[in-house]
Parts: sequence; C-alpha cells; structure tokens
Amino acid sequence: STIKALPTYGFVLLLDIMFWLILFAELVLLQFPSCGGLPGLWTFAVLKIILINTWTVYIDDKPTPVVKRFVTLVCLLLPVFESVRTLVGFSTFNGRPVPTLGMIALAQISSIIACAFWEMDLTHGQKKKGGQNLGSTAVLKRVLKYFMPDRLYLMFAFFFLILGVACDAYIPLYQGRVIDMLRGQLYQTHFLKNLGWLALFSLGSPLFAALRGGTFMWILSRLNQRVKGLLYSNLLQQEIQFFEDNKPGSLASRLHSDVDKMGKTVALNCNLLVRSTIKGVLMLQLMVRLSWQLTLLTVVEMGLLSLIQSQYSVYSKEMKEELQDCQAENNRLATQTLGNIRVVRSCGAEPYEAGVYGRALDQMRDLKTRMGLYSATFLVLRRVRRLLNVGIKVLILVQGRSLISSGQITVGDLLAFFLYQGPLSASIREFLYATGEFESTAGVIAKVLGYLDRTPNAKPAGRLAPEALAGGIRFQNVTFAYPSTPDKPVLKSLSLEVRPGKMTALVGPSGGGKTSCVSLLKRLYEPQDGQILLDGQPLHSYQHKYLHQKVTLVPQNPILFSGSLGSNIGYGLENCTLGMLKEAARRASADGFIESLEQKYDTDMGECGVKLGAGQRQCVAIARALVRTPRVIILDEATSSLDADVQHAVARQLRGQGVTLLVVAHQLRTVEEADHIVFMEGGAIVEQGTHPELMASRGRYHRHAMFH
Ligand SMILES: Nc1ncnc2c1ncn2[C@@H]1O[C@H](COP(=O)(O)OP(=O)(O)OP(=O)(O)O)[C@@H](O)[C@H]1O
Repeated sequence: STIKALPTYGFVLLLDIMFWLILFAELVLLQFPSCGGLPGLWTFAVLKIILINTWTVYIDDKPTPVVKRFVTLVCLLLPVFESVRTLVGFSTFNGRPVPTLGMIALAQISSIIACAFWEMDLTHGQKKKGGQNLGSTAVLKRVLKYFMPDRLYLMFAFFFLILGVACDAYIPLYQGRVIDMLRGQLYQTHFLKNLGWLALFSLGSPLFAALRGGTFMWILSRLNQRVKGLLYSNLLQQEIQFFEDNKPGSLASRLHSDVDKMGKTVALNCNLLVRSTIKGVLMLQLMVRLSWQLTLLTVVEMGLLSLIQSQYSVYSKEMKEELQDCQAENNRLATQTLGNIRVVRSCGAEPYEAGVYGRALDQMRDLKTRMGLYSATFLVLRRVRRLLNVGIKVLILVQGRSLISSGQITVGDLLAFFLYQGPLSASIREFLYATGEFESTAGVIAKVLGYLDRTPNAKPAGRLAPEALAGGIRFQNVTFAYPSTPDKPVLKSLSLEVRPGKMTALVGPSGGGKTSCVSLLKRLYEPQDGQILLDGQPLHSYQHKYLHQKVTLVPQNPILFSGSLGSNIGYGLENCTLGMLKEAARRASADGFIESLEQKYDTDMGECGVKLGAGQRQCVAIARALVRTPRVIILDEATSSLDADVQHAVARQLRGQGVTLLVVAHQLRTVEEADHIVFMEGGAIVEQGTHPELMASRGRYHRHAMFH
C-alpha cells in the first residue's frame, strides 16, 4: 500500500512547493514585506491543508489516513515549529518575510521521515492471539492509552523535556559567540549578555533534565501500578482452562517483569524519540543557519554512519539470540544424554547420540562463521567510514575557511558547528536505538495487551440471588469435553437429579466423570451441550458470589493459604466474625484441635499449614464450606482422611442441617446411608437407586462393592 501511495505523497509535496512558490511570487508582486507573521503562517497552513486534501482525491480515490496525516504534517510542521520558537523567545521569524527555503525543505524532509517511520510500521507485525496482526504502531497507540490518566503530568514532563533540549541545543551556539567575543570579533557590549545566556542554558540543561527524568519516573511508577492492577483483576476473571494453558510462572512473569518492561520501553523510548527528534531538528536548523553547505556535508556523513551502525546492530542482535538458542539446545542435548546414560547404553544408542550432537555442533560452527563474516565486513565498513569522516571533516574545514574569509561566518560559528556534530550524531543514534528497542519489545508488549484485552471464554454470571434456596439440582442432557481434549467427551448426554435436602452419592470407577460433574456444578467449566439447573434456573443466571456461597465444595486435597487459620476458614468472606468461625469449626469437628493450638484461630498457616495432618486440613476445609451457610455442599472425597468416628459425626451434622449433600466417594461404606446413589462409568449413568436396591439388583454397583 505504501508503494501504491507513492504518487500521492509526491503529489502532496509538489502541491506544497507550488503553494510556497505562489506565496513568494505574491509577496514579491504585491511588494508585501512579510506574510503576516505567525497568524499569516497559520492561515496559510490551514488553507493548504484544505486545498491539498481536496485535490489529492483527484490522484487517489480513497487517500489512506496516513496520507491525510502526511498532508497535515507537511503543512503544520513549520507554523508549529515557528510558534514554539517564538514561545521560547528565539524566533527570528518575525523579522523575515517568509521562512527560508532551507526551512521549507527541512519541514518536508522531516515529514517524509516521520511518515515513513509511521507507515512502514518498522515492524514485521506481531501476531496477536487469534491470528490478529498487531503492529508496533498499534501497540504504541494502545499503551499510550494507559498513560492517559496521567496526561497532565505527561504534559509537564514533555514541557521540561522541550526546555531541556532547547537549552542543550543553544549551548554550542553561545559557546561559539563567546569565543568570537574573546577574539574581539563582535561588539564587547554583547559579551556579558551572551555569557549570561550561556550560563542560563548551561544551568537550565541539567535542571530541566532532572525535572523531566523525575516526572517520567513518577508517571512510570503510576502506570505500572495501574496496568498491574488491571491485568491482575482481568487474569482472575479468566476461565479455568486459561490457567491450564498458561502456567502460573509465565503469568507471574507477564504480570511483573513484562509490565515493567512495557512501561519502561514505551516511556523511555518515547522520551528518547521526542528528545532526539526535537534536539536533532533544532540543532540541524541552527547548523543550517550557520552554514547550509557544511550541514549538508555533515548530514551525508552521519546518515551513512547511522545506516551502517543500525544494520550491524540488527544483525548482531539477531545472531546473538540465535547463538544463545543454539548453545542452550546443545547444552540440553548433552545433559539429556549424559544424564540418561543407562538408557543410552542399554539401547546401544551411543553412535546415534554422537551423531545428533555432531549435527548440533555443525550448526553452531556455521553460525559462528556467519557472525565472523559479518563482524569482518562491519570492521571494513567502519574503516571506510573513518576515512569518509576525515575526508568530510577536511571538506568542512576547507568550506569553512572560504566562508570565514568571505565573511559569511565567524571562527566561533565554525567552532559551534563542530560542537554540534557530536550531539547531532548522538541524537540520530538515540533515535535509531529507540525505534529498534521499541520494535524488539513490541512482541512482549503485545502479549501483555493480549492478556489485558482477553475476555473470559465463559458465559457471564447473571443477577439471580434469591433469599430462599431449596438446593435442588438437575443435570439435563449434559455433554462435556475438557477444552484441551474437545474430541473426547467425558460426560455424554448425562441427566441427573439431586433432590433438595437429601444426600446423593456419585460412585464409580476412576475416570468415570464424577469430578467433572462437580467442576461443572461449580462453574469451573461450561458444558458444550445441555444445561444444569439449580432450583429450576440455569447456573449461569445466578450471581457469581451468591452461587459460590450457596453451593460449596470441599475437595479431597484442600489448599490452605498463608495467613491465620481464621482467615483461611473465612476466606473470601467480608464481615466474618469470630463467633461464625467458631460455630463453623464446631460443626466441622475442627474445634477440638483448633482450641489445642497455642494461638487458636490466629495461628499462622504459613508456618503451621504444613504441620496440620490431612484429616485436620479436611476439617478446616469443611468449616470453610459451612461458614458460608450453604444450601448445597459437595464433598469430593472430602472425608477420606478422617477416621471413621469423625466421618460419621461430620456426616450426621451435615445431614441434620437440611442442606443438599452431593458426595463423591470411592469407598462405598461412606455412601451406604445416602438417599440416592448414582453409579457412573465412562461419562454416563449406569445404575441408580438406594444401597439396598442396588445391592439387590446385583449389577455394576454390586460388583464394585465387592472390591471396595
Ligand atoms: N483437566 C482435564 N483436562 C482433560 N481431561 C481431563 C481433565 N480432568 C479430567 N480429565 C479426564 O476426564 C475423564 C473423567 O475424569 P474425572 O476426574 O471426572 O473422573 P472421576 O470419576 O472423578 O475419577 P477419579 O475418581 O479418579 O477422580 C478422565 O478420563 C480424565 O482423564
């Protein structure tokens, strides 16, 4: 699209030149002394935008937004530049009829460079999850959105940045002037004034740099806090499968190091980009004022240098990464083989392993040869560049000498010119570094943005939260496969009724689908077909918090968090009193051992969690479920570690509450008393009834009971 739009860009530049020529001609013909200062320049720019935008339609039916941006940039760059200069008090524009030809050319070249960077996107596009392409410009725009709440502070930061850069840019100019005065070339009356400016700029430069740096750091810390908070709460909303696909370690690294990297890259590189661009343009303009011929020579030399340097940096970075990967792979190969030497030996695979390692070494050798070739070529180019540099310096001196002798510039001007060369090349390097650096981290940033934007792959929770809940559950033709194995349904058109206030048991061999039913009931996954009803309403129509408070799960291996034992029982509940904790612990038969602990409910689980036995942990988990005053309690092998007496005491307690009990068990002894027993195998219900009924029918349940 860029190539296709080239004639349009050319047309825009031609129109711009044509308008300037018309302006020059009119001023000469009508004998106007100026174009009307800044207001005139702005009016002229706005007129140009309207006319050029209207006329580009003749050459391009549908000009892209980039073309429109280009038109705006070409037209507005000069008035903006002159306005800023007038604001900081350095404009000489008011004294001139119109900007010089050099300035107009500079504005056009800057616009071309800026648009080229923007449109080329400088990226190869980063693949977003779902195959969507997210280029680095889009990434940058997205990240800038997160800076928006701090836009006022950002304005301050950029204000300090511009002031600092302006000070930096004017220091060499005044150094040259002061030197001229020392040589008596300029009027001595100006000496103190120029010295004052020099001192002011020299003081302003570090002061504004410090203010700019401090403000940026502060904005950055606020951005990190904001993005991490948003990312963390969005991660917590994701469906369970997401956490199976993305390991906690990688998510934590996204949350911490990648968000830090994102903020740092964008803030520091925007800072560098703006600083180097403004500084570069300001210095170029001052250099053009000193001598456009010398500037042209310098720009040619620096362009070549930057091109060579940036190409080499890109290649060397890519190859270093390739080398690191190659080394890691070789390391892995050697460790794997040497670590499993018994298997290698017993399979007689030594020659095979030696061959594999040999091929990996060949790859490494080829890579190192390529690296050597590149660095040798770069060395030659650097020598050539050094020669070029000396040649151009000699040309500048020769040209400078003739300009001095013709009185066009002073010795101070020539000195100032040389003083500008170093900072200008540093600005170009900074600019290239910033764009390269941003490009290399665009992938990391795109990933963070992908997580920030991710919407959970589950039905959103509803608003139902009835005061009274009977606790009846019905599975209606539920078909379910785990998202990681979509072709392998673990529940096949399952229909099941769990009566309110009764005890229902799910039994059957391992892998039959019992835990999957429980997971669906807790909405950890969504069924692909059919629905699950709670008191006649689909599960997803209940409020998220309400559902998990009324339907509680006690897993076989409960997880206790660090913190006090009390906070573990009341986990996730606001306004949970000690009385409520004690009552829940009593009903879960956990009060006995808790009271024996030195700090009772304040005992720190970080230290003590590991000391609790499996049975005690299960009691804490049952208390955690009971403190929520649930209407449905799911016990997934939840009392397997309790001794028989405690098991019966807990079961009696729970049955006496009138709550619905859904018990998953391997040991049939624990479910003999259940009101209803469902035998599951291969994701379907094979048999159901009471214990005596099922035993009498002598089917699968009976056979299973014989072995358990
Ligand atoms: N997260 C998962 N991803 C993919 N498949 C799973 C997942 N969890 C369980 N499965 C599979 O689903 C099937 C049913 O497992 P489920 O845990 O529901 O059976 P179960 O009857 O509870 O067995 P157990 O008594 O051993 O816990 C099994 O084949 C299992 O391999």
